[in-house]
Amino acid sequence: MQVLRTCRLTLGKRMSIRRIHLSGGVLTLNSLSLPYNRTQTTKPFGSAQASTQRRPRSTAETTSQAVPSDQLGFVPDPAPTSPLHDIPIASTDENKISILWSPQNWSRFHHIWLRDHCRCPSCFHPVTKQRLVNTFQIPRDIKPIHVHGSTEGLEVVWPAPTTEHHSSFYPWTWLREHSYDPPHQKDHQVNEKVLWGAKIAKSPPTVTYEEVMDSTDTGLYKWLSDIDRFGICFVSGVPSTPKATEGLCERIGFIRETQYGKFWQFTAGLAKADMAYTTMALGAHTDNTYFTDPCGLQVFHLLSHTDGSGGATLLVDGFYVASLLKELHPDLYDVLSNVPIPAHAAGEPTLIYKPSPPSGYPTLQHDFLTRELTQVRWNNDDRSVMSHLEPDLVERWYDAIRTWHKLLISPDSEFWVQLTPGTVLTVNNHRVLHGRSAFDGKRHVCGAYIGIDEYRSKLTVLREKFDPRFKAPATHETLTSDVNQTERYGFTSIATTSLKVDLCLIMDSMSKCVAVPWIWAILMVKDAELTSGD
Ligand SMILES: C[N+](C)(C)CCCC[C@H](N)C(=O)O
Ligand SMILES: O=C(O)CCC(=O)C(=O)O
Repeated sequence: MQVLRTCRLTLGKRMSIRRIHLSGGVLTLNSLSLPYNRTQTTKPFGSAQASTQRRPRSTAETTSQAVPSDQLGFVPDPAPTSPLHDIPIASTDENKISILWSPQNWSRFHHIWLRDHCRCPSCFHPVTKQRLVNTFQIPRDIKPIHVHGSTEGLEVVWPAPTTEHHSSFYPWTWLREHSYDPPHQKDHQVNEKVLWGAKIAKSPPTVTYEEVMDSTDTGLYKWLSDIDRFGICFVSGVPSTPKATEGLCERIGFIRETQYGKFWQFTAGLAKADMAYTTMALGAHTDNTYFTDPCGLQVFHLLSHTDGSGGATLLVDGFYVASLLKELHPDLYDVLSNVPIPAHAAGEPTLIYKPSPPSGYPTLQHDFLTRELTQVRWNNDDRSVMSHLEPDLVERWYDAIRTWHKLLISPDSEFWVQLTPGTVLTVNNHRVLHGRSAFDGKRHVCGAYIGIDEYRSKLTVLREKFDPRFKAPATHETLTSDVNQTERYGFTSIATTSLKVDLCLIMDSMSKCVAVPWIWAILMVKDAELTSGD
């Protein structure tokens, strides 16, 4: 059995370890005598009181000679007043590596998960960012032969039966970001959503065309961040031409072509068989409910409106209204979150659009894991026949949509704005519903759809460029090239004020421990007494 343990114990003065018990290559620390200022130390990390987090079971706890938990474990720095600034402690057991971020903060990663997620250039293509490692050739019970924490991250060396050992390197930031046990708690909300009602009319989010078109991309980032935060954003000062509007759209990404064309212009007259191409009022809705993947952003630019009036634009924050429904009628919120709604676009004789699956999607869609609301899908005009409803659910479903509709048309929810030439409106079609009042005269609007993925991709790239909190993790190369190899493999300095014990033991079965030249174990502990394994 190969066990390797790297851990850092910060021991106070005059502290000594009476016995280090190596059994079958398993290192357990027990009977720690702590004459050092016990009151200052928090309970030994192993004890239940010390940690609210599920503590990883060390090998000792999983082996037959389990050691009483109050004697086992890592004694954290005396009453740490702030998160550990030191290198996190890594320890490995049968099938996981545990990382101690701070006395109450662990992450655990399965060996097979870590090997599969190696980001070295031979496992993860440095240009295409695609996996090269053959996931299915990784032994299910793979175990590391070396685990070492450096200032930048965790180094793991894996056995490779046919070639020399394989070294993987995981930046601490990467491990923290991708912790799944426990799931990573983002210490910064990505761009808090600001839910709004009619009052947003006082100061709707707006950027200028000049800002957005500036090659530094700072204005583009502001525009996309505002869309992410509010679900809408206006761009002022845009030349009132289709060409300028199309150029603006393409600052985000490629335009999504649909049955309405690529960059579209529309007026009344049914050029396309859809009510948008009429003078009729349109209630608050999201577009493309008949698509499996409704467009992400919708861009509108009123180029002109002559010989007539009306045609005001309606905007409603679907996330805001959903929060009201959830608060006031949680049962009806659940109905809208679970009942799929079929939809169609079938005006054109040669087209019949329906989503896949044909039963459609619920009005309110959520992240499968976090249960966070992620999309509102609502267009009662484009809704198909509800032929899949459970009979005893029919009336509750109508109760749900009637209540939803009532909240949508509440004056508190509706933001009405008269678009004018030169001001472009961008709407997140997965969150904000739009509509318009009836109009007469000649009304000429242009715009485009942009896919949600194109929008989110551009936002992510800009966020990593401009927001240090979202800096792309250093790649394997930058870290391996920058990091002093000896520091990676050497020991961190030993503080003079307290005895720091850096235990980095590469253990094979005891019989072979000394046989393998590169296996070494350095204990810098006063009065340490090693007893051979059983
Ligand atoms: C935007 N543009 C005018 C091109 C098309 C409008 C189509 C609207 C359609 N009823 C839907 O809800 O998706
Ligand atoms: O004409 C408008 O202002 C909006 C039309 C509309 O709702 C749409 O195109 O989806």
